[in-house]
Amino acid sequence: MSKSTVGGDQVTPTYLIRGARVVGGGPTDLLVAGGVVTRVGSGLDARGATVVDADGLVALPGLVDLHTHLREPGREDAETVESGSRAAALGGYTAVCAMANTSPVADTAGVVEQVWRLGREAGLVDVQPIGAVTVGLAGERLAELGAMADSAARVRIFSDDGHCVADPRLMRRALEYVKAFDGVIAQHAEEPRLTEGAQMHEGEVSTRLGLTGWPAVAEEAIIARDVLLAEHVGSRLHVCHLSTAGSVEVLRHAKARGVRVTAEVTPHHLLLTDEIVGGRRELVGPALAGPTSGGAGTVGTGYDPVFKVNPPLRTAADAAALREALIEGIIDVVATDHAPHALEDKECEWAYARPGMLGLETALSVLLSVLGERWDLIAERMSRTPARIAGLVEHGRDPAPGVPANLTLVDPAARRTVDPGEMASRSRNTPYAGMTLPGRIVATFLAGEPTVLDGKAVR
Ligand SMILES: NC(=O)N[C@@H](CC(=O)O)C(=O)O
Ligand SMILES: [Zn+2]
Ligand SMILES: [Zn+2]
Repeated sequence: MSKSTVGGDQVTPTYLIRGARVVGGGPTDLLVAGGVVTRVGSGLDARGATVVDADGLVALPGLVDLHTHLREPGREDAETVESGSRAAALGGYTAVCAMANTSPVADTAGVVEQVWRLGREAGLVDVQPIGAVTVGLAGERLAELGAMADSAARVRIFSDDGHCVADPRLMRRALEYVKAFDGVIAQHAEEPRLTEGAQMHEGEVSTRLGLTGWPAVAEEAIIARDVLLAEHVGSRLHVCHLSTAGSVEVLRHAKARGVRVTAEVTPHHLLLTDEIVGGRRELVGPALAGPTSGGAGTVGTGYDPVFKVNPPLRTAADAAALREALIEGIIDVVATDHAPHALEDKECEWAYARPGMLGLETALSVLLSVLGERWDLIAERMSRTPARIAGLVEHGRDPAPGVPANLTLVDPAARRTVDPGEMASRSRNTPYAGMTLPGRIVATFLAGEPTVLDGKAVR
């Protein structure tokens, strides 16, 4: 990150965060200088420091997203590294892992280095590129995994996300290959033969609406296969956007066997269900404070493509199982799968709309509405564990002297009504438009400097 300069000299700004509640403790002051937390304690001397009043706020380690689509290069009309980074900072994130399904695909050292450099230039979050597993995401030949790992971007996570690495032999070779540098394969688990023409979750609602179903077994079959492959070759597997109760059971079994597998769930799969596709804006999370526009339980017109996503929104029973698994630790992390899409790709007939929804600017609020104020759990699932999986050693650490100052300050008492027009993302496809959600990100610090203050992006 660039530092402000005075008279040509590098000056490191000093901040005193006053009265923040740290996870597992009471209100305290945090002194930040030289990019790190230098002191933690009450009544710290503010001399020379810019004071940030954090009375009533909770200080979390900066959030880390293992699954973000930034769309650059190729679809800069939908999102850029910079706009997505700003959305991330506003959502309390200090690091995001950028998925490889760009155009060109991030399947070479050149492209991952480009994304990494753009992230550094934007300077709003640490952007860690994910490399593709196969050339062009075509599922035929392994991409140059070693060259991406050795590049300036130091890629450790590889994924064909958007597509499943369906060929078991390729999947096995990819898992074997990344062992050399402790890499991990992040699988988009979708057996393609079982989801041809699929439009939404296969179940009662799809039958009622007459839409082709995406069965839970298409996800579960791939996860079952992949945990066995990972066990066989002793490699690390990460499962993207887990969405069914059956997947939780497969994962539980694999973890009991000691397989090196981790899994993520998205905020939308925790909160929303397939009923919303039919127009029932029914929220499955604990009752939200305040009415939701559209009103929980009311019936709208349905078929709103903003709710089209891959994997699809599932049943209330699936969402409940996902929430329990997240609390229990069978699911390791929350990842947004922030998937911006341009208006023309979303405001069209359901069948033609692209799947995917925004997530970065609402994730923490959705988690607060799902879990309540369980700050240690939130820090674990949204910061510490994702940082560990991605190998981002400067992130996911609770504030203590000497720790890099990657922090976010949350106002738990605030309520916000989500307005797509106010988002920093270049796209507008949030599924929470008009809903009132708890919590607000007041400030985010990246390497000791604010990227967000008073709830507004600093740059
Ligand atoms: N989640 C989605 O529905 N879409 C993602 C791809 C993906 O995560 O599979 C996208 O890139 O738009
Ligand atoms: Zn995916
Ligand atoms: Zn994705």
